[in-house]
Amino acid sequence: ANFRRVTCPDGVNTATNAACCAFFALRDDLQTHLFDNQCGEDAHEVVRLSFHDAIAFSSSLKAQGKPAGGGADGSMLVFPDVEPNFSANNGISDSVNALLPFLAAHNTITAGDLIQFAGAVGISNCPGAPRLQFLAGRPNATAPAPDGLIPEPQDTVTDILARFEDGGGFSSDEVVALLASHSIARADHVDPKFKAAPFDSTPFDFDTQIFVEVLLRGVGFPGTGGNQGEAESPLPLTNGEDVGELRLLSDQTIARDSRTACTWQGFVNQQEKMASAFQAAMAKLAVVGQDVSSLIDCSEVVPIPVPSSGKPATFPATKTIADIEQACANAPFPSLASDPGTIETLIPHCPDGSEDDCDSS
Ligand code: HEM
Ligand SMILES: [Ca+2]
Ligand SMILES: [Mn+2]
Repeated sequence: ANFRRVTCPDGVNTATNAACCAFFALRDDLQTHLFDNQCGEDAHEVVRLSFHDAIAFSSSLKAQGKPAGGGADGSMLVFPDVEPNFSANNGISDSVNALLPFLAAHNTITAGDLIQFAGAVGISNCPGAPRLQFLAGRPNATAPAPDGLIPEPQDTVTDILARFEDGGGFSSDEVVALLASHSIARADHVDPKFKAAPFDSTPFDFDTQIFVEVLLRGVGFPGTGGNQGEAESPLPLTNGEDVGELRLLSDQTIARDSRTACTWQGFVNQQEKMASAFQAAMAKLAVVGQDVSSLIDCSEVVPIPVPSSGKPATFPATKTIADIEQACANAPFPSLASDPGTIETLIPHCPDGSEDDCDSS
């Protein structure tokens, strides 16, 4: 092994491989000019983009010699007028348009590398997130992916698990681990009347609240019912920009299905277990469709994530174990405290806890 580090052309950074050098400037540019060093809207949307670019690959279509998508190949950025217009990608053009100037400014970096690297940098701003692996060297996409490869919240659990298996050989446990991403997520398009409807009460923390709150009995919608792919949530209270919790139908069904319920419950209040399972599944997702043997490990350029607050998982104010819809047949729901208060708490719209007009969609 060669342990010598190369000095990068920037004269400041050193790297294990010269191929990693270009990512230092990209990292700093993204942190300063896109993410603002925060786990805010732009970080969330780029993490979603890293999923939608990567999962758009089908081993079964490939075996039939049909267009199969290239996985984590940057096709979203190379063909920005194709995949982003598929209905399952509704809203993804925000992150595509946010990243295109970085692709132009850092033109030695490929589109596929940019998307996966930006996801890893963005999520590092979320307290409690793991440091994601980043491998560099994805060739540029040569064709857009076909439509129909992105899972949708109205899909059955059987169809969702099959799509992940066909997309990247993901197990049902890995699918549940990947859904930890919904701990830092808000929907802009599920209820057309709301922007940034959060999936858990802590959308700026990568914590296990999503695994608690999706198991609480739904009591209402932040807006009105009847939206495709939405289920009733336990915390629908909305006040202006502070939109109530929105539950995806797929999160609800996966949390309760016998194939996935115990893995789901097993992440409740298990921050380290959840973060390391997510880290491992994301390493797999980031190279779907790619030849891993030709990629170079540049994980050292990914920032060390902001540490978790250390706050244990809780039942939100007004909720207790009595509100849990127990679905795992072989283990009791963990014992958690309830947050104090006799009224339902609003979920803040901005990472700093304010209701001010931070970038919201
Ligand atoms: C069962 C599979 C999944 C389904 C059906 C699903 C569906 C959705 C939907 C409908 C939204 C809301 C989009 C909007 O209206 O703005 C969303 C948001 C999001 N998803 Fe997923 N998702 C799945 C898996 C994943 C995975 C595997 C990841 C990443 C590893 C991910 C990351 C995100 C993020 C970060 C957001 C929030 C984006 C934002 O705040 O703007 N999702 N997802
Ligand atoms: Ca959260
Ligand atoms: Mn959004």
